[in-house]
Amino acid sequence: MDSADLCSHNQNNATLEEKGSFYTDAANYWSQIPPTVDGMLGGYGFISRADINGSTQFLNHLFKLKVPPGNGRALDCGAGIGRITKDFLLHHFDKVDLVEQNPAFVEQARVSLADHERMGNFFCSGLQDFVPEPAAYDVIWCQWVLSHLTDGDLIAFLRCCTRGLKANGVIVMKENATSSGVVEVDTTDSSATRPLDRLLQLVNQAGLQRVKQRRQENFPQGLYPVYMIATRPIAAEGACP
Ligand SMILES: C[S@@+](CC[C@H](N)C(=O)[O-])C[C@H]1O[C@@H](n2cnc3c(N)ncnc32)[C@H](O)[C@@H]1O
Repeated sequence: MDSADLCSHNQNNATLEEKGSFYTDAANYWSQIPPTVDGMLGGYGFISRADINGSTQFLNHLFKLKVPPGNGRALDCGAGIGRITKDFLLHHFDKVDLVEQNPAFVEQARVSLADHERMGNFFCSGLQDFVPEPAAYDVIWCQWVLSHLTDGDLIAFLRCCTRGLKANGVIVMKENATSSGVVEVDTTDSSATRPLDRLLQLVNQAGLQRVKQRRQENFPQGLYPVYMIATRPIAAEGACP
């Protein structure tokens, strides 16, 4: 499904032009944003602590699963300046890689994470073009970025992530969800926020199943509800180009 299909769910019946413009518009938007925590969080930098606390609680639940993921290596997807890597993932994993499409954010992440021995690779790539190293990761963490992928590219990316998991690994999505029941398009940053059931449908189409879900607490009113969803492959197979 391409971005035009994805956007046909839009409340306002607006359509994005073509898939190419969906990604270049987002890249252009993010290229104007300062490489700061406030920039990453749309002016809501003050929620970062509550966000990290919620993620920490969620990860601790995952480590208590009957079959928990390991704590060897994690991948931070759509990492921005490395806020999550620095304040969260590096506290729990032996090695962390990150992937981010904006070169200026990757550069800022390199600078701010320069002293961290456990920091691994800094990949500069759109997730729609990125293929994680096979069987490499215990946890693949995707936060506030999947609304920038078309449905088709999201499914393909999740399939590639499945191949990137070690045994017992999990893919975690921490994303906004609409309350309206429909996809809501933001033409300013070229994103499309999905309702939770739509995201879960796509997860399922990617061959994944939900193993744990929590709603983020202690965020200010007026923001989209935010859900943390941990998923695992239903079966070992998954086509990845
Ligand atoms: C809202 S910020 C979140 C950054 C980080 N996940 C955090 O929570 O601090 C969204 C990030 O996604 C990146 N992004 C947007 N489209 C992307 C794409 N197609 N592939 C990879 N990253 C993308 C942006 O450059 C930006 O750094």
